[in-house]
Amino acid sequence: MTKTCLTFRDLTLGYNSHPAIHHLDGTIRRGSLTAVVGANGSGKSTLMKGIVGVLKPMAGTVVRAPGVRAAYLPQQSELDRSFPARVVDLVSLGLWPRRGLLGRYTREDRDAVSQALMAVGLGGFEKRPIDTLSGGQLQRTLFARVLLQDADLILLDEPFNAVDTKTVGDLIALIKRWHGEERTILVVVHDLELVRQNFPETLLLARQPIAWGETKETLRPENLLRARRFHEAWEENAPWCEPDDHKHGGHAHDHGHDHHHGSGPRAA
Ligand SMILES: Nc1ncnc2c1ncn2[C@@H]1O[C@H](COP(=O)(O)OP(=O)(O)OP(=O)(O)O)[C@@H](O)[C@H]1O
Repeated sequence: MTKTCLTFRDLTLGYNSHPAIHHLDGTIRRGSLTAVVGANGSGKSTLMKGIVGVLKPMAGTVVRAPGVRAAYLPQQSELDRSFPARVVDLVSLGLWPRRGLLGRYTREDRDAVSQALMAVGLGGFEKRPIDTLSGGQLQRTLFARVLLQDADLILLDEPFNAVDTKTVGDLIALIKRWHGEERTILVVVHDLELVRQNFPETLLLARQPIAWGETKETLRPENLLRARRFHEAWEENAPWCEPDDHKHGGHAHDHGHDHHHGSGPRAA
């Protein structure tokens, strides 16, 4: 079995012909636990969407190893909470890869949902309408759905936003459990202290990879400073820069090596 879960090759992702993240080269190892960090608008959510396939690359590729099944938890702000659903309905969606959307749920499935809810500290919440949940309870519910999906690759976009310390601790414990099961996990995180304490590897983005590898190395002050400079220098409506970039030659990314090249932002 290949040791690589994901491969990025000169990946550019964006919207309406404007790149939001560009020139990502590198690999994500199977069984790795990686934090994705960067300023607001640095391309973290865009990368998650590109990996899961809801956003098609403008250029380059993102390749999943054969047979890798992904579970994706978008930012809470992207969820429509007004949808009239109960906790059990939301969590059961995690079973659809196995049951199909219209499949009937068995007694076993219902037990699995209850167990997943217990595992996230929401035992007995099955019938609660989702619009009555607190932010932390909703996040726990979504983690229960991920649990049921039993995916090889887990993508979590800002799962710790607006949740209290106890919930953060519980969710981190679940992530560590998944890591122990050798699933591959990428998590968008804003709290760098949380990253330092819990994530072995980090990808630092500022519309392009600034540093990527062991967390301690990646989060060195000089990398954080460079990320800030790159981010501030980015021209929001920059055109797609591939032709210009190719004039400047390759941009292979090696894990653990700082990497950048300044064809997108106005200054570096
Ligand atoms: N649907 C969209 N249409 C057009 N532009 C978008 C869209 N989604 C994101 N963008 C732009 O792409 C850039 C990267 O956004 P993205 O959401 O990936 O950043 P982020 O790092 O996840 O930010 P945050 O920390 O604020 O969530 C931003 O300039 C954003 O305005």
